[in-house]
Amino acid sequence: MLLEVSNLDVAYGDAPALWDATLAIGAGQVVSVVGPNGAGKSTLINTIAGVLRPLRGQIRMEGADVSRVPGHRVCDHGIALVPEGRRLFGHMSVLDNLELGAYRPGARTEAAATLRHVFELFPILGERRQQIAGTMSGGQQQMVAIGRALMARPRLLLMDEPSLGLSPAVVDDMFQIIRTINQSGVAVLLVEQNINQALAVAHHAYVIEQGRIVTSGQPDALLNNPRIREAYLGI
Ligand SMILES: Nc1ncnc2c1ncn2[C@@H]1O[C@H](COP(=O)(O)OP(=O)(O)OP(=O)(O)O)[C@@H](O)[C@H]1O
Repeated sequence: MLLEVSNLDVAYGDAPALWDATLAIGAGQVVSVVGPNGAGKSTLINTIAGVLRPLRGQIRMEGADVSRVPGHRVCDHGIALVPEGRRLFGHMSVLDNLELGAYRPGARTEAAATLRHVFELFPILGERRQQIAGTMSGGQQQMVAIGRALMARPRLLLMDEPSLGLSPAVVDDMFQIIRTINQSGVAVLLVEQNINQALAVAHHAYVIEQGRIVTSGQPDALLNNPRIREAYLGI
């Protein structure tokens, strides 16, 4: 397994947000975690990214325990985060934002080649490399956020609701981009409220409700599960 999360408990002060979360991602897989607003999806992804510390449990990346590694060091283990809401430096250029993603020494030496790869993936970013990031459309800003994470040359990309706030056509493009990134050999952990698209792109999926992983399985099986259909698809 590439990433193994076991028995993770996370709280904000006295308020528990995640209980006993266990999940795994194989190398090169897309794994989706779906669930409603406030279920704990961001908490899970931010804990894996080292932004939050778990109270209990373990996170292993390629066998190494990264459960308590701080956020700025987690990328040394091949993990990069595309945060919810993108968190770009809006007053800086596209290029400056992308280059910030390559601060890790291992990534810096290969930054020029990685930048070419990002511009192949997102030609619009190459054309607009000097544009101030905050003046771009929502979809383009999401591309900058993904490109910045890819500049760290991750083996696992964590994506927190990449479709949030985007129009349906742009959401389709975003999921196509996720497929392309995955085909280039990068595993993806995706947390999403957009269950249809998140399951369509995934090799394996987990459903999270009120801080607990309640079920998991092959995306097709989840889509055919009557309870999931009723709760999430309204059918
Ligand atoms: N900084 C925080 N301080 C206190 N409680 C928080 C904080 N962030 C999240 N929570 C709470 O933790 C729980 C899980 O939130 P989380 O953001 O992980 O859910 P989510 O599934 O990602 O939802 P969303 O789609 O709204 O981001 C919620 O009850 C939320 O109110």
